[in-house]
This record gives sequence, C-alpha cells and structure tokens, in this order.
Amino acid sequence: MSAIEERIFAAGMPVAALMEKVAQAIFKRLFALYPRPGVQRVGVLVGPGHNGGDALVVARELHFAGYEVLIYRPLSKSKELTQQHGEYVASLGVKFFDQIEPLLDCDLIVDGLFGFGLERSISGEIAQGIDRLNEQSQSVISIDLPSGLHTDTGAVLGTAIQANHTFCLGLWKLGLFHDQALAYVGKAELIDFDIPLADIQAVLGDRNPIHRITSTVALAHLPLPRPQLTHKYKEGHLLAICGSQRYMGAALLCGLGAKASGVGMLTIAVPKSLKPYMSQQLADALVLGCPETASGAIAQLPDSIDLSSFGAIACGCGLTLDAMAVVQAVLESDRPLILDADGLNALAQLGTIPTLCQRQAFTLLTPHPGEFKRLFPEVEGEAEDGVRAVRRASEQSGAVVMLKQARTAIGYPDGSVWINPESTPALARGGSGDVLTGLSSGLIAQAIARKIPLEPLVQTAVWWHAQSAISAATVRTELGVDAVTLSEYLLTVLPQFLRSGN
Ligand SMILES: NC(=O)C1=CN([C@@H]2O[C@H](COP(=O)(O)OP(=O)(O)OC[C@H]3O[C@@H](n4cnc5c(N)ncnc54)[C@H](O)[C@@H]3O)[C@@H](O)[C@H]2O)[C@@H](O)CC1
Ligand SMILES: Nc1ncnc2c1ncn2[C@@H]1O[C@H](COP(=O)(O)OP(=O)(O)O)[C@@H](O)[C@H]1O
Ligand SMILES: [K+]
Repeated sequence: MSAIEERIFAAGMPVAALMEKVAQAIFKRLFALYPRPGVQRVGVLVGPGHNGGDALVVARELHFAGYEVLIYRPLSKSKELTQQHGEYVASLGVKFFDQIEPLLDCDLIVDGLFGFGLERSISGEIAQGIDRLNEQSQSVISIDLPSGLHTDTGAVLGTAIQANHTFCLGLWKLGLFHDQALAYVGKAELIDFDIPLADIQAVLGDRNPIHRITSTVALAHLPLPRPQLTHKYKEGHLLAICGSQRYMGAALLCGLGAKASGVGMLTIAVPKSLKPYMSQQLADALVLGCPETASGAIAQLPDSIDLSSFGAIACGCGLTLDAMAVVQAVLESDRPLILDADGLNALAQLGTIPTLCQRQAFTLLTPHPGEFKRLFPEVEGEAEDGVRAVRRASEQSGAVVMLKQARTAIGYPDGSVWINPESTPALARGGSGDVLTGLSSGLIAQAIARKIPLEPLVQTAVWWHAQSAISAATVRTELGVDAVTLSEYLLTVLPQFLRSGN
C-alpha cells in the first residue's frame, strides 16, 4: 500500500489532497451510519501518522456537522500534515486530551491511532488507554484497520482496539481476514478512493494473488442454468466413500451436502451394515454396501465397482483409520479426489507429499487446523498465517488445500489464495464439515461432467456453505444451525442471491 501511495504522490497527486479525499469518504459513511441526534458526542483517537491525519479531517467535518467532538492525542509529535490538521481543528475550539478518560462516555469513538504504519508493539499509556476503551460499550469505528493489528497477519501487537466497524481504505489489508483479527475488526467495509489500476498492477503484479470470495464470483461458477437437453449422467456422477458403524451420521451428512449440490448421480459406498440406514435416509442415492472390518469400517470396495465410471470421488467422512486400504485405493485411482477427515488422517500416515506426488489427477484436501498439522507438519505458523500455510501446502503437494477455520482459506498450486470473508460461528459444531465435503464434491463432479474448470467450484462451495449458515442463523440464531438444518438451507439460500442479482 505504501508503495502504491508513493507512485500516486510521485505522479502529482498532493498528499494533502488525497488525505482530504479519503477522510471525506470516511466522514460520509460515518454520517450515514451514526446520524445526529442519536449520536451526539464523538471521541476521536489521533495518532502521530497519516492515520491520525485522516482522523483529524473526520473530526473537523464532524464538528462542522454539529457533533460534539473530543480528541485523544497521546503523542504530541506527529507528521507535518497531521500536525497542521491538528492545529486547525484546535483553532475551532475542539478539545484535545492526552488522557483517554474524558472520552470514555462518548456515544461513538473514531479510531485513528495507527494504520499500516504501526511498526512496533503498543505499550505504556497508549496501551492502557486502548484497554480502558475496550471495556466500554460504545460503538468504535476504526480507520483503515483497528489500531494495534499487524496489517498483513492480523496479529495483535501489544494490544488492539476492538472495533464494531472497520473502514478499510483503498485496498483490503490482508490482516483483516485472519482468524486472529476477527475479534477486533467488527464489520469490515472498503472505502474506495480511486486508486488507478495501473499503480496496483505495477506494485502487485500478477504474482501470487490473494482474493476474497464474493457472491458475484461464487455464483458465476454455479452449474446454472442447466441445458435443456441433458440427463442425469451429464450432470455429474459422484462416488462418496464414507461412514462406519462408529460414525454413521458423517456419511449421511456428506450425502446431504452432495444431494444439495444438485449432482446428477450420487453413489454412496458405506460398510454393508449401514446400507439399510443410508438407503432409508437418502432415497435418491445409490447405496453400495462394502465388505466391512470387525470394527465396522469399510474393509475394501466391492469387487464389482469400476472407479473409472465416476466423475469424482469423495472419501473420508466418518471412515475411521481402519478403512486405510480404501483410501489407498482411491489415491491410486486417476479420478479427481476430495479427501476429508479420516481420508486426510490416512494420507498423513501414508506420507502426504510423496503420496500426492504420485497422483496426476485433481486432489482437494479439506483439513481443519488439527488435520492440517498432521498433513503438513513442516509448514509452521499456520495458526497465525493461514494464507501462507495453504499457499505453501498447496505448492508443495500439488493439491488444492482448503483450510477450514472461521475464515476459510483455499490455496491453489499456482500460488493463488482465496479467502472467504463472511461466515458465522454457527458453523462451529460437529458435522458442518461433512456437509461441506459433500457439497464441494457434488459441485466438482458437475464441473467434470460439463468439462469446465474444477478449481473455482471449491470457492463456490465454501461461500455457499457459509451463506447457508448465515441465513439459517438469521432465522434460528447461532445455536440453531445443526448440520442437517444447514443442508436444508443450502437448498433455500441460493434463490435469494439469484433473485437479487447478488
Ligand atoms: N495520504 C493519505 O491521506 C492516505 C492515508 N492513508 C492513511 O495513512 C495511514 C498510514 O499512515 P502512516 O504511514 O503515517 O502510518 P500510521 O498513521 O499508521 O502511523 C505511523 C506513525 O506511528 C508511529 N508508530 C508506529 N508504531 C508505533 C508504536 N507502537 N507506538 C508509538 N508510535 C508508533 C510511527 O513512528 C509513525 O510516526 C493508513 O493506515 C491510512 O489510515 C492511506 O490509507 C490512504 C492515503
Ligand atoms: N468460528 C467459526 N466461524 C465460521 N465457521 C466455522 C467456525 N468454526 C468452524 N467453522 C466451519 O465449520 C466447519 C467445521 O468442519 P470440521 O471441523 O471438518 O467439522 P466436522 O468434521 O465435525 O464436520 C468448517 O467449514 C469450518 O470452516
Ligand atoms: K486505525
């Protein structure tokens, strides 16, 4: 961002003019969200850099719009432009404090302490001030990013402002999308200030791009509309290998996710003792009963099965590690493969990288952080930096790697990473992941049948899954989104988006 800014300034845009433009845009949004007289007293936190300069321009506009403005400026030294704005705002009679206390009973706080220029941990009185503020209940708006967060990783440097809204300026800052930043960012919104595309390209180039999954992108890849002249085998044939006597529900949930994907044909292979249960629960699936181990896991696939007749294979939900032989068999097949849960644990035991290097066909791995660690023990730091972790894991293994967390990240072998920016903690319960495996696999099977690229469908699945949970939680609260309910909302959530043209 600073390199892009430098190019803009070098091309002739005055620094002060850009600050004015950015801050006016922030003020406009603020004014719309927190109109008077509902909000009367606004506390503005002003740091020494241009983040503080933005905040001072906002403070000035708030003053002229009739709000009562109080300013907390803990450091007296600041960058020249920030200094000048400070002098002018003070000349208007706005009160400045170097203690946070006078601002604690404000109706709203605007946080302009630090932006991407934060270079070391916040400590001392400023840290104490932030902590005091975080104990209060008024709304907080952060400019660019909550002060105290690392711009790239979202790590908390000492302490950080807990914002209700973050107005991110110009381009999305990566740190906002890391799980560790979630408790601080609140609702994130981009404030555009017309950065020329040429400057973005000159600095970022086309290498290793990081994308947000938006509804527009996700919907664009849905296999809709269906052609009039089609039949079930033209809409994908998925084989889902799942379940054990121990984990019957996982097989069902994977099946429900696959069913919701609209896949033309769904075959589910389960231990033979589960066949009656599955056939009853999933009337539209073809259920194959497999020979089973004494522990009730799949011992092997039925001799009659021809893997090449399937478009894609999903393997792993509820298998247990006793089904190792089956995982090995599908890894050796030339079919596109989606591995989850015990499929991943089995792969980790076989040796992730050497095993996957043998595969020619598409592979998608869908680990949660625990499974990720088992699969890729050498990729450290995944808790802090999921983006880097999926990128490295995907480049090393040649597989598409979906790291499932609060903000799921998908890494592709070409180095690109996609992050899902919107989700809900309603998904944090057993079985949500099984539904996602079924959904992703069903979509991939359809892409194969249509001979369109598979990779984007992984993004579509993650987005669809999260939006279904958001929609279900709106109706039933975050406590009401069990995995079966989630699979039902998969079927109802899409029309809302398609109708509204997203
Ligand atoms: N020209 C403009 O008006 C624009 C302004 N923007 C704003 O400018 C910000 C970046 O401005 P700056 O580069 O001035 O950086 P910041 O405003 O983020 O802060 C940097 C200042 O804080 C000091 N500092 C860093 N860490 C500290 C710590 N732990 N304790 C005490 N002091 C510390 C530094 O020495 C420096 O003086 C962006 O985040 C954004 O808000 C841009 O986003 C858009 C264009
Ligand atoms: N706090 C959270 N916010 C949003 N999504 C979450 C959260 N916690 C978990 N999830 C999602 O829930 C799903 C859980 O999957 P997984 O751990 O495989 O569960 P299971 O194996 O029980 O089905 C993943 O899609 C994950 O991204
Ligand atoms: K800030």
